Amino acid sequence: MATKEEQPQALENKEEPKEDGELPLVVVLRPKSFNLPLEDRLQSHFHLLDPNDSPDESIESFLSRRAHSARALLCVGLTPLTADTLCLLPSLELVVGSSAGVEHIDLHECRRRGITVTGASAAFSEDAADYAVALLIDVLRRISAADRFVRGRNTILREANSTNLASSPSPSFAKPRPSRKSKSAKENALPFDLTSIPSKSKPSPAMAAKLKSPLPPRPPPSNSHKRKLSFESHGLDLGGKRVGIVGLGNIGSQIAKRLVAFGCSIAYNSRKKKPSIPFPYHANVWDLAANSDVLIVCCALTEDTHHIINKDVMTALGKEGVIINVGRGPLVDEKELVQFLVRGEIGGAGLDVFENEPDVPKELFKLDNVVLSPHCAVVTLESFAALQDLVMANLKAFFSNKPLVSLVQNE
Ligand SMILES: O=CC(=O)O
Repeated sequence: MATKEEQPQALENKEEPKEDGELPLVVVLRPKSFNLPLEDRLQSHFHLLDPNDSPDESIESFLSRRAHSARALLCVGLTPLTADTLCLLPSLELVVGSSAGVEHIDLHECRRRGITVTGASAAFSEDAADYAVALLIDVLRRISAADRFVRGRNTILREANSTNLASSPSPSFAKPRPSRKSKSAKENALPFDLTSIPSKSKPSPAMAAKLKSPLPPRPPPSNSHKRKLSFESHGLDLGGKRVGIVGLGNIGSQIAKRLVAFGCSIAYNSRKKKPSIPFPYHANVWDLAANSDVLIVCCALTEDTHHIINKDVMTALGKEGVIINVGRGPLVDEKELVQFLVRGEIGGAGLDVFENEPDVPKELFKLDNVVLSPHCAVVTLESFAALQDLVMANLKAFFSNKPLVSLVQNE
């Protein structure tokens, strides 16, 4: 997700790394289950203080005992960094975040204590933008629904073949089967004459005649069977769509760049109008929605942006409108969104994030105009390599008085 814009900024009066081999202290806060992929790189430049290395001690006791003089902290993933934890770190000057969103870091307390924060949206923005566009195309063109259809149809056909349901209507891709109607009575006759089977109880002449007659036509397939074998792919194209981007930070700007190339027109909403940006600016999201076919949500989650996409915004977006969320779940009023989708009052949604992850409202599972994804818009090998470089670059810059690489604006 886009954070408040990140720009390099010089930090004054920081000390050089120690000449005597004593490495600068860096506190690491990470979930227990999360191994640090760049641990070796970090360890060759910094002395890491990781409470997980003292599993029998509480984090509070570890930090008070060991981290009093630490000036930098690496906050891994979405580990909460609270005012209480910051209290235990009186020398802290820098928090290096490893995620694009920084709502888990108490920014207000950092500001109050004069602690600088860096984020990772610079490392993730291109992949997150690709994913937002992919979700949008998927919703418009129903790619996931088409995939489900093909898999489902193949299952039906396999079952049909194995139970010899040869009279099912042949879907266009399947090898045409000879129609039973076109066969002559002779061809359809049983392959042997039951009347010739020696039997103690020979069938009656009437029964024998019945057994020799052509097979009765099969009943027509039920509607549900038919529905599973035909795909209503009335997709919408992307070119020419009016896309409103909510949050034009690193990720939003990359989304705009991609969608311009697809022939979309772009407008945006953010806290402030950006003088260097040529796209129309809407100071409130309702206006943006009323003038858009698609809303892409990728702003930072703050008190101000919680449920920024509410009932009124969805109504303004309208029946054909599409919402894509690659930011954070609580940016969208999810209960309302579900109602709008179920009642067909909005055109579709592509959601990588949810209000109560990993829970997803079950009403969405049956909607083909909704694409669901498990919060993985930024997850690529390339973006994780870029993240490692960014973390190292910020820490090295800090300890050698150089400008930070991805500063979070914290006003
Ligand atoms: O959601 C992912 C991130 O904030 O990095």
